[in-house]
Amino acid sequence: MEWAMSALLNHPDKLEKLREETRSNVKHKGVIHESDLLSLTYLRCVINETLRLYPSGNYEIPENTTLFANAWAVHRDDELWEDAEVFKPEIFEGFLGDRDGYRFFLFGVGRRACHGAGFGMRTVALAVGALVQCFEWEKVDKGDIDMTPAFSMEMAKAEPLVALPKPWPDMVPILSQL
Ligand code: HEM
Repeated sequence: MEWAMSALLNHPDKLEKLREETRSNVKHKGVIHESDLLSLTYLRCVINETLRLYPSGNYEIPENTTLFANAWAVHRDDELWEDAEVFKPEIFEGFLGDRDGYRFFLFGVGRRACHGAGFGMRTVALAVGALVQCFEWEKVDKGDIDMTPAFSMEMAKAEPLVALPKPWPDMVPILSQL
C-alpha cells in the first residue's frame, strides 16, 4: 500500500487516471467495496505494477546459485506451530495440507515439487507402520535417543539409531511365513 501510494504520488498522471476511474465506475455513494473491484481494472493494474516493481523480499542472488527453501526453519517456527520443537503427531489431526498456508512442505511445492511424494509417503508409512505393528521396541541405553541431525541435504541422524526389537507374540506366526 505504501509502495503504491508513493509510486502514484511520483506519477500524478497515473494518480489522476485512477481517480477518474473510481469516479466514473463507483456509482453508489460511499467508499468503494469489494463488489466495485471488478469494474476497477486500472486499479488492479496499479496494484500489479506496484507488486511487480516492489515485491516482498529483495535479494541479490549470484548467477547459477542453487537455492533451497529452509523447511527445517519453517517447520520449527514458533509463529507457525504450537510447541514447534515438540514431537506431537496430534497437531496433524485436521491438517489442511497446502490450504494450511504452506507451512509444511517436506516435498517442496509448485512445479518442481517431488514427483515421488505419494510413493515416498506410502513407502515410509508402510515401513514404520510394519515395524511398530510387528515388534515391541526397547532402547538399549537409558535416557533419550540423541536426535541431533547431521546437517546436510539428506538430514541423516548424527548418531545412527540402535534399538532392540522383539517380535510381538501374535505376530510371530505371520513373520515366520515371510
Ligand atoms: C519421503 C520420501 C521423499 C522426500 C521427503 C522427498 C523430498 C523431495 C524434495 C524436498 C524435493 C525438492 C522439491 C523442490 O525442489 O522444491 C524432491 C524432488 C524430487 N523427488 Fe523426492 N522425495 C521423496 C521421495 C521420492 C521418490 C520415492 C521419488 C521417485 C520415485 C522422488 C522423486 C523426486 C524427483 C524426480 C524430484 C525432482 C523434481 C523436479 O525437480 O522437478 N522423490 N523430493
